[in-house]
Amino acid sequence: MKLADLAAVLPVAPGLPADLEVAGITSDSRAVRPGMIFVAVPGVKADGSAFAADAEARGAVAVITGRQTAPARLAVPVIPVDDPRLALARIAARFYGRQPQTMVAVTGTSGKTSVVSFTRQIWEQVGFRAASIGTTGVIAPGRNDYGSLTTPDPIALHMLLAELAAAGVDHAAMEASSHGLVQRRLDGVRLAAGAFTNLGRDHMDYHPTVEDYLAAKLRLFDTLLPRGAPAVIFADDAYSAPTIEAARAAGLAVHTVGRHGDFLTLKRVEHERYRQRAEIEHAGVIHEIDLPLAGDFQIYNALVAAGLAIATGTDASKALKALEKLKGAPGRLDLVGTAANGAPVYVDYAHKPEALENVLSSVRPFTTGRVIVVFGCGGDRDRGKRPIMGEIATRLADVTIVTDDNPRSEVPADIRAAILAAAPGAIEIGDRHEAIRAAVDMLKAGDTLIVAGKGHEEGQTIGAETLPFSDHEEVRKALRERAA
Ligand SMILES: CC(=O)N[C@H]1[C@@H](OP(=O)(O)OP(=O)(O)OC[C@H]2O[C@@H](n3ccc(=O)[nH]c3=O)[C@H](O)[C@@H]2O)O[C@H](CO)[C@@H](O)[C@@H]1O[C@H](C)C(=O)N[C@@H](C)C(=O)N[C@H](CCC(=O)O)C(=O)O
Ligand SMILES: Nc1ncnc2c1ncn2[C@@H]1O[C@H](COP(=O)(O)OP(=O)(O)OP(=O)(O)O)[C@@H](O)[C@H]1O
Ligand SMILES: N[C@H](CCC[C@H](N)C(=O)O)C(=O)O
Ligand SMILES: [Mg+2]
Repeated sequence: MKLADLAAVLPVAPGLPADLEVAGITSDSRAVRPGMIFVAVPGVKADGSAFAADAEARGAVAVITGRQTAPARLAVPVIPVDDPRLALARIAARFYGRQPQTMVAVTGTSGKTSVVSFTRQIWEQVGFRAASIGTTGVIAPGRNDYGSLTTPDPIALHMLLAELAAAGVDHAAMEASSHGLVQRRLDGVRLAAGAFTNLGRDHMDYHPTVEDYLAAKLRLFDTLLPRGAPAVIFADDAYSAPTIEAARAAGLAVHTVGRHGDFLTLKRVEHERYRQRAEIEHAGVIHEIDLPLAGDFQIYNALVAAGLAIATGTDASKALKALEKLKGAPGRLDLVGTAANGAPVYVDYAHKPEALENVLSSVRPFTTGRVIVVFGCGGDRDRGKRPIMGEIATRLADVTIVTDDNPRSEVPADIRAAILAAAPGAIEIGDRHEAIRAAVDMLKAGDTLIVAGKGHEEGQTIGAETLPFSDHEEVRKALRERAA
């Protein structure tokens, strides 16, 4: 592609060689190959412009950088822009070109992975070629890649979208994390609709205040979605009102769902242990739906997903009927097995306060014995959530076992101590394998065990090393050993 073709999305200064051939784009100087453009973006640890000379030495043909941070003399053209991350997203979209025709993005503290998975499943059931992109990876016809970031960086993202479009994928649902929104990772995506699930405490290591965190989430509505596009908003959250207000102010078509929703209204719900029956009203018609998933919150996620499908053109009856065949996203209140006495063991990705609160409250009505929880908090992440989660666990569970969850560079015992400080009576077992085994061993008839925090993850990061570790595997092993 020629620089001129990319220039359409950039305020390129006159005098630049428009017919310059561009072989690729990167924001990491270490990945520059001859012929590529290097985009210097500001980071947490460094500013990319510090690596412009390195990029040039490796064969970059042009450098895009912030106006304030433009590097001193380079032989190759330097293109100063106001917002290098925005420029990166726009030129990546331009460079890779194609995207699935109907793209939707989901934001919120909890439920994003579940909603994008459900939306994909609804679309599949009505006959579209659909994909979901997020924390658990990319799922599309013939494709199931394990994920790393919740919202991929623009280059990886647009490469992926072009591949999906080339493979005939016409519908895709993606997660919009607050990091992704702040870092402009989605700014080149042609979005047909957006959705909001809820807002709780998360990433307080990255966002200075809750207002800042909310503002990041709201970028989806006030900046990214085109005027008139549908915004599907869960109506029963404490932050539904400001989200609705922001979406209205941006001229979006607001579609609310939930008990207070007017697009999809939850009239009644009856919970059973592994399923729930719901009455949902849409356009004056009541639909009775049998949702084959546990957890109060899953009906909310299902409503948001159905709302997205309907708002982007799927027939309402078909979309709601499709909810009856949904499978939960891996590691989200995932029933891994039961002890011989019938006590169920769930793996769940609750690693933030509201999620832990929800998951523990969800199983309580079906637990005649004790609710037992095993969890920890990640290292190098928000420290403030540790005592909050300790308090929630001991308030809502009968037995709390505090263990390790990706201590990363921190001292694991210090993380546990911060949780235990607010968790009187909790048991401390650092080794996660031992903790899961101890919990499985104590299961009596009527008990429920929740192993929280890692969900689908396949590793335990200790220091700089990630060792293979799966809560699913550990639970299965412990159940087998107990039965033997
Ligand atoms: C905290 C965070 O979001 N970091 C992102 C950020 O990296 P950074 O600020 O640390 O970058 P930096 O090290 O300061 O470097 C600045 C720039 O210089 C470049 N560089 C650096 C060194 C060098 O020799 N040459 C060079 O060019 C870097 O590639 C980078 O572009 O900018 C990078 C490039 O855009 C991102 O890839 C990176 O995401 C990292 C990988 C990450 O782990 N992010 C997590 C926290 C994240 O985004 N999580 C969310 C939410 C998860 C959830 O809620 O579930 C997600 O969407 O996954
Ligand atoms: N609508 C919801 N309301 C509250 N809690 C939820 C909701 N949906 C899911 N959860 C809880 O949050 C956990 C994570 O769910 P999910 O992966 O769908 O959310 P997410 O927003 O993608 O989270 P992350 O940002 O961590 O990837 C679940 O395992 C469950 O404990
Ligand atoms: N995307 C989140 C996931 C956290 C999951 C939990 N297992 C942990 O390691 O803290 C993060 O990296 O902060
Ligand atoms: Mg997710």
